[in-house]
Amino acid sequence: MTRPDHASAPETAPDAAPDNAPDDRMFRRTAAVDTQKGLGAIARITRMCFRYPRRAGIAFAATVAAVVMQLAIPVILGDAVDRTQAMAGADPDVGALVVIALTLLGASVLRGLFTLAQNYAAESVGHALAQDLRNAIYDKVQRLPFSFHDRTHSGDLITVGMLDLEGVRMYFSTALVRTLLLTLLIGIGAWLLLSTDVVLGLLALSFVPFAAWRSSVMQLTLRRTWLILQEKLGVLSQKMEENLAGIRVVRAFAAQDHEMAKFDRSSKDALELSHRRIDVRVRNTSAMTFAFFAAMGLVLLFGGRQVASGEITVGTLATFLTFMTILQMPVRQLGLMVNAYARASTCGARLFQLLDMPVEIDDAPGAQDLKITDGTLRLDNVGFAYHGAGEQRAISGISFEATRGETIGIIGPPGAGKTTLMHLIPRFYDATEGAITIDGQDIRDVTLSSVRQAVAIVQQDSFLFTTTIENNIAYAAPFSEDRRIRGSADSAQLHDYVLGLPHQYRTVVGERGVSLSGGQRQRLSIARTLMMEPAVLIFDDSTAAIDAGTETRIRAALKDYARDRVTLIVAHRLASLMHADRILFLENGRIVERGTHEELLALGGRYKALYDLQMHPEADVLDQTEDAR
Ligand SMILES: Nc1ncnc2c1ncn2[C@@H]1O[C@H](COP(=O)(O)OP(=O)(O)OP(=O)(O)O)[C@@H](O)[C@H]1O
Repeated sequence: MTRPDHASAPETAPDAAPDNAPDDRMFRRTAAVDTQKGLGAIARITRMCFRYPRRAGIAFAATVAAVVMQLAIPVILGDAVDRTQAMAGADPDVGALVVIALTLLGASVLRGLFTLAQNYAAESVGHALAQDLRNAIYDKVQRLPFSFHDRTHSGDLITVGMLDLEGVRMYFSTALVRTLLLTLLIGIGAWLLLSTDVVLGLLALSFVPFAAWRSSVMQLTLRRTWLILQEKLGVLSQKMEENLAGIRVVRAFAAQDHEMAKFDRSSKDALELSHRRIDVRVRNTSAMTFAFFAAMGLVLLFGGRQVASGEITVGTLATFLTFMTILQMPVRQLGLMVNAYARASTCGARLFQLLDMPVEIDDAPGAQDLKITDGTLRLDNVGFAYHGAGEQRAISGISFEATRGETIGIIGPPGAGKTTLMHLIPRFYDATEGAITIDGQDIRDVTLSSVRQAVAIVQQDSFLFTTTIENNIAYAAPFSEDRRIRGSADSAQLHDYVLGLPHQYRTVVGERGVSLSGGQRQRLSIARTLMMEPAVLIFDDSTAAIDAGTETRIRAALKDYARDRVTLIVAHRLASLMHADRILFLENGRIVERGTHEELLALGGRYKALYDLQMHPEADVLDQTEDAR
């Protein structure tokens, strides 16, 4: 048999589909935001900034004061030059020189202090805004339904909460305050210069439009390429993450060279883009510097002639040159301001898209807590279709009732809809047809938190937090006594194992802690759920990695616990649910057989066929071989 040559078949490489597939991600960074949404976002962020009126007011007032001081400097300097010139050939007026020097010093100290106050107040507004938004995002993500998380990359959500938040945080200081600063500086400065000498004023300001244009183009280009670079780096880190997670598969299939080639391609793309960005920055910065010195040369040329002809004084020329020097840096940074608006509009639009998303699964208006009386669970003609699945239902027409103390087994082929059905009971998703009631109360009419307390689920995927075993078990009841935690672990057949660990219940597990086997994780997951006192307890294929002997011991330990509640067991292994009071056989989202183990065997249908296959697999295979002959 020939081994596939990974490197020579890029079109069939596993990454070909994702690279070529249309990107329908909800929070894509390079996706264009429509103008109306962008402007709406800007208006909304601006309004939010004024939730902190005192700090915003200080920032604006300090900006005005700093500009006044900054503009005073060239005027004072020009005056100083003229006075000094007037002293040429005579005794120096030391007192006047000291006054000039102190005035200059005072103006620059005040400018510094006002700038400090402006920066402090503006940053403080940004950080307060960011904190409010960060909490709002976290709260929203906690409340958004499972269907939202099915459609959204968690990496994208983290990006919204980090990068987009940063774009909005910077808005007040980099966009709003800078707009005021530049408007005053250029506006008042231009008026001062033009009112002194129109031609010289125009020459001094001639570099402003060019520098402002290049600076804006440069910043917007840098921003666009930065977004593309982020996407490319995202692909790169995704490839690296996938490779690290699947390192055993890569090695087992000797696919290192193929993976290296893929990584190298993405890495080269990112490098080329970085070079382009350097190019854009260097070219534009040089062009702006050139424009500034060209304008200065012109001012010196014409101004020098005017000084020689006595039209203006040397001090006036000095005022013009100093003003140009002061203006240079803010004008070159004008692009940053334009960029800040662009960034806030896209980042804000994405952020508000998340914050404004409807929380489909929430408390109905005036909802009361669920009241448990008999602990009866009832499903009435329940159906459900996943978001985007159109008419295709994952489950339909499901009806059954279970009373306190009863155990219901649910079995069926992969993809039959077992997990989907289980996820409807704690309202991870809302049924699209029919109703689910607990003690006669529709679970959509009572508070969500009371439903989640009444329905506990041990999920297929036993996620552990990076903390101690004790904290993982007590997740639902953090202030529980040690005795209760150990009792749950004991029922889940985990206690003896934990006692053998170096720090026993204080041993840290999870990604950065002790690695647990699949079965141990599942047992920890069961122990965690047993800390709750639910009316309905669901095991969703949560003993698949546990050996039959241990599972039997868990079941025996849970006998008393199960007496006070409805227990639903989803499993592929018949031995896990043969003992149930009733068994439902699901196929294509419908219940096709139901009854006790004995009744279903007697029926001679799908359950019986599965039983035969699991109990006597060799006989079945031999039968099939015989049939084939
Ligand atoms: N989050 C989801 N979004 C869209 N479709 C889904 C989602 N989860 C499951 N499905 C689809 O719904 C159907 C039922 O899946 P479900 O996981 O409920 O089956 P199952 O019987 O639990 O399977 P298994 O025994 O393999 O766990 C399948 O066709 C599956 O592809």
